[in-house]
Amino acid sequence: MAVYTEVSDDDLAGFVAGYDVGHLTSFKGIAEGVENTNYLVQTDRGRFILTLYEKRVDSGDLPFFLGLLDHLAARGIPCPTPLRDRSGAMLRELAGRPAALVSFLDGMWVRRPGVAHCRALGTALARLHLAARDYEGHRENALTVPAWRALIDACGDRLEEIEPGLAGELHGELETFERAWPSSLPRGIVHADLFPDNVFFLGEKLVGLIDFYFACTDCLAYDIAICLNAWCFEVDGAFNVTKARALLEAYGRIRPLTEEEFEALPLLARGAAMRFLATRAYDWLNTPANAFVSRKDPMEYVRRLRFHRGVAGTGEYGLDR
Ligand SMILES: Nc1ncnc2c1ncn2[C@@H]1O[C@H](COP(=O)(O)OP(=O)(O)O)[C@@H](O)[C@H]1O
Ligand SMILES: N[C@@H](CCOP(=O)(O)O)C(=O)O
Repeated sequence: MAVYTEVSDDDLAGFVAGYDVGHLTSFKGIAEGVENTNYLVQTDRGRFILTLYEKRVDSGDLPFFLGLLDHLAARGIPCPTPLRDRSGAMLRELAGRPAALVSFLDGMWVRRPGVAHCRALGTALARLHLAARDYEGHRENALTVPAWRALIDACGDRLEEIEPGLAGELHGELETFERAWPSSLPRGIVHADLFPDNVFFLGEKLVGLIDFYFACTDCLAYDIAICLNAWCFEVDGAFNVTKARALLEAYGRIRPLTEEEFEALPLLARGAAMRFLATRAYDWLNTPANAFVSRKDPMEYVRRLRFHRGVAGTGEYGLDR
């Protein structure tokens, strides 16, 4: 669960009174999520989400994130809208933490996404990329190749506890990324963590995108690669080419990929696997067994990385050019 910071009834009522949202009637901590503390806040005028930003979020980045949500919501992207308090501020403080109140989104995340969900995701991702084009904020990706190396180095030989031979394999991978990571692909704002638990559906209709707290400026196709990994592998580890094709075709109808982006997909997907296995491996080795946050399996992403290393060409993602 993820309620790191407890808030008293009085403090919360005082905080909510700073907004024009009606009177607080109830609130409760939300168990899901790993990074921040979230409360569901009910007033006599509706539901809202209160987020208290925890230590892994750099407070200097919060204006970028909240400004991005504000920008995207104004352009029809189904993301949370940050509320402004009576003084016009989106970012405030509560219980000693930076805090924001955002709109509540209906819908549920899908445990086993199907082809139609992947298609809807592709459309939404492309719309998100286009809608963010005129956002003036900029944030470097803090979790790209040098950060992967730092995380893997910090794991050191303990990677062998995850799987014998893993340390050597991952150092070889890092050398590949340091040599060949693409630098000239179209760039823009990427979500960078658009996993199924961050996308809400009502049936097959995509109704919400949340958790923009890794968003940054990077290659747009890297965001697609993250989604291929998170949405198009089955529980048994098999790559589902039908889901990949649906995602890529839907994306391409809104923002056609360049030839260079298309050709770079295997390496981008391999790197995207490296990015998530690096944070997962670090957390796996450094989260106490009795911590109340559940650790995510790094091997799931080691297997995805191996898949992408082995693909013969982009045809294996379901699209031939
Ligand atoms: N705007 C929102 N509308 C509805 N539910 C939300 C919203 N934001 C967050 N949630 C709920 O809170 C949970 C955790 O949010 P998330 O942003 O993923 O947290 P974390 O950044 O800690 O991983 C989500 O799974 C969802 O249940
Ligand atoms: N999606 C990441 C972990 C980040 O979790 P989130 O709840 O903030 O989306 C992973 O699967 O490793």
